[in-house]
Amino acid sequence: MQSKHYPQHIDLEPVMHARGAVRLPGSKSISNRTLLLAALAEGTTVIHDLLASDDTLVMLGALRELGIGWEQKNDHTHVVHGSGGTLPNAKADLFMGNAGTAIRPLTAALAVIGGDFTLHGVSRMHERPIGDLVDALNAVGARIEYTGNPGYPPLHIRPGQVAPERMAVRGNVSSQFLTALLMAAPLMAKEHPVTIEVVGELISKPYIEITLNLMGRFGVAVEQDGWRAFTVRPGQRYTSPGSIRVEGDASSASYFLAAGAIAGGPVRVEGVGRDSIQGDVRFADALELMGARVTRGDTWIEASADAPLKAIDADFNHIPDAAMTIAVAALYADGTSTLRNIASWRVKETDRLAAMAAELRKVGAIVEEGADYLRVTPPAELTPATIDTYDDHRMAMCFSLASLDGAARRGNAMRINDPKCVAKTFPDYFETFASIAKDELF
Ligand SMILES: O=C(O)C1=C[C@@H](OP(=O)(O)O)[C@@H](O)[C@H](O)C1
Ligand SMILES: C=C(OP(=O)(O)O)C(=O)O
Repeated sequence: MQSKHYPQHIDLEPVMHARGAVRLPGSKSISNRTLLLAALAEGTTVIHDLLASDDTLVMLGALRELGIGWEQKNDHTHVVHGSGGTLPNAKADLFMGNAGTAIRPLTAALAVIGGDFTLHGVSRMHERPIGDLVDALNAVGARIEYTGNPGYPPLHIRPGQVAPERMAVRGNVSSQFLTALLMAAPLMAKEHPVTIEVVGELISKPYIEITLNLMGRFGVAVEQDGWRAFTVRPGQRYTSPGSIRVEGDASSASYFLAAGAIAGGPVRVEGVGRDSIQGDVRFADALELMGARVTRGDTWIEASADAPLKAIDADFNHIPDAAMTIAVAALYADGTSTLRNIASWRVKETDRLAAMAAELRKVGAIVEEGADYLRVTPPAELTPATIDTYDDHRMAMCFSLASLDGAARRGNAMRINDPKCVAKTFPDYFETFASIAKDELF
């Protein structure tokens, strides 16, 4: 989907130092939620600093197919004309790429609004589970069918009758299923309240907080009974807040903060700060546990270090995306690190547990890959290697950090294959990384 030109591989020369400041691209999670809420709202919403990447192009393209009007005013401003909870087009064929934040919320909204819709994506999207969401919706009157393998996209949605008082969804495979139902809940709660119950464990909880925060900004309050049940009272409609600014992406911030912690710093990210609504800002807490120095302002975070990082043993269920960055930062720690409770890695852009283990071994780490954990023991010196990226933007971005071992490998580049996958969330990643990777000490 990306139009920028990318080479087949990028050779990252080993560097001694990381230093500088980076303005972050917009948050993927906030961008795609904001686009859908703006489309469902009454009124026009001006969105500042929307992420420009494959995942947001997928959502924008789908809204266009559904007849929602939007324009891009300039590089930083989009305007979405909300349709007040209806859809101009009752029939559409929607390409979802590999954007979980598009297909899951759209599936719920379209099943509730009703119409004749097909949703499909790239081949990996057709291996990413959606069965728990489809089951939850079909149990209350939606008509969603699998046109490929049961439990996975592609999907065909037909008009149904969805007005439940209670519904139940499992939360142990992806939190995006609950997010999807929450965002669709005001469309269901026309006459009576709707309560969504979570069955079993709920993973990735901070993403639910992003959902609730944004629903609130669009005028819908959700009553929360811990993490077990969520109720939306009737008579609430999404209304445009007028304008909204998208924070910088806290998951994208993790690569630069880790660079500052690994290779001296300071590296500052601009666009997220201490009051961010994104759970991934807590990545900086993990870096602090590893011994990095972190400072936080209202709209920025900075990381540096004057000693080698310490190994970490922690539960990373709350920050599954940024935890990948910890796995690579562990290459620079003083002992064995253990990342726990990350089973969801297996059903994302690739099987990230297997991919991460394979590529960390290439640079010389000893890696134990558990069903839901990863244990990483770094080598004394990294081996220059050709890193495969599995069409996973985060594999490409994380492994750029393996070029920061300049002292040990002077002259030997780290090769990153197929760098175009970064277009999913950060098309200019490698140019931005180059701006903080310095080949000198001071
Ligand atoms: O809701 C969201 O914006 C997201 C939720 C997380 O997925 P899971 O809930 O599947 O872990 C995360 O990995 C993904 O990148 C974005
Ligand atoms: C898991 C991810 O994406 P998605 O929103 O497609 O689930 C990710 O960006 O790491």
